[in-house]
Amino acid sequence: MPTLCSICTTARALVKRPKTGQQVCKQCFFDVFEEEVHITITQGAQGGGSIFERGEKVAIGASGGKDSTVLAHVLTVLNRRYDYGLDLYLLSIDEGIKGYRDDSLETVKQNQAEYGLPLKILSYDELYGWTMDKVVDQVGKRNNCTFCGVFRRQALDRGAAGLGVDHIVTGHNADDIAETVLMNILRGDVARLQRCTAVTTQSEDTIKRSKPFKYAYEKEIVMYAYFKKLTYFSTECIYSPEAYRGYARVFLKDLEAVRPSAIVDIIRSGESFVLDQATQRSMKAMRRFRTSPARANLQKPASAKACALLQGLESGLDRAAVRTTQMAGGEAPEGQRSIPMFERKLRVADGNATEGIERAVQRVEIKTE
Ligand SMILES: Nc1ncnc2c1ncn2[C@@H]1O[C@H](COP(=O)(O)OP(=O)(O)OP(=O)(O)O)[C@@H](O)[C@H]1O
Repeated sequence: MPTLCSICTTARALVKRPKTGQQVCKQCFFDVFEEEVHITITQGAQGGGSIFERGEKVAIGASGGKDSTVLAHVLTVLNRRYDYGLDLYLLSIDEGIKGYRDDSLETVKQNQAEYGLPLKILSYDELYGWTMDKVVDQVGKRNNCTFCGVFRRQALDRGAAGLGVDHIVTGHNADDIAETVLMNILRGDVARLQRCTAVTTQSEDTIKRSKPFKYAYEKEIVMYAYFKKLTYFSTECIYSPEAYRGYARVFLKDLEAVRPSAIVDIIRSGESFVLDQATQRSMKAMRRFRTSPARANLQKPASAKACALLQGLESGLDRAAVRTTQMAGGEAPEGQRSIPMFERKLRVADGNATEGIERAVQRVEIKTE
């Protein structure tokens, strides 16, 4: 006697949901997965409303990977089914990584045709004059994610502005968010927990960003893509040595194996984390200090981080300098990772080369959301 779907109780159960352990049929799996994303969208704004406004232009950060491919598919379905009234676009950033991003962008082009969504591709090369291949040649593999992350943030904003878009959505899933919560706790960055678990975030100088897959498990996203036969690119970035996240990921996967609810439980913990009043007061004081006229030059908007890193690259940032900046990380104000010190290390060939870097790293705060 076949096991029946625990939702419709008529069709044969073919899938065990990784998130809940429920045995369900394929159709009910699709329905429940999409419905949960719909709930995140319609209740995810701060205060409880929808993250979208009717008529909004929304760019889907499309990397060609499973998460953003499933996101493009599900948003297209939900936009139609629930008449969100969104104008959807695909926005891809070409980081300039041969043998990786060029291949995944081919997948995005296929998605463009399949979903009938306009696609804009913007490259680091055209924006910054640097590809990640060149950056890695210069700074080595170890720190390259920092450059890539800062550049991508800014590139997505630029691309979105070029499209006249009000809102960017990304495929960050529940596993990504739980990992980030763990990493922030392990670093003592508790001030970040609420922000990193918010569905929607916006700072003064950036376009609104949302994560409709906040509660979608990675395993379910892969299952959804598999059963829907979606086209996606599944290779890991050839330069991604994000060791710290790697440990958090392995730990999370171990926890998930023992107790599947661990992922969502960790997210809930991050959401419920409330700073006590003394900490809030010191954060406020820090904010005032950070925006005082004397500090104004150091408090440039997010785009300045990309500029500062570029300045470093243009000045000939080498591996040794990068290592030094990494080791020099001091106390992080307001829960932010920062690089307040830089031990000067002049290059033999060019006595001025590191000055730009020195200024740059003093100014850069690397948000590790
Ligand atoms: N090159 C890019 N262009 C546009 N959006 C991107 C790009 N890289 C990442 N993103 C966005 O950021 C999200 C998280 O990126 P991350 O690098 O963690 O990849 P991922 O978890 O493997 O996701 P995906 O499976 O979509 O590649 C992606 O789902 C996507 O929405």
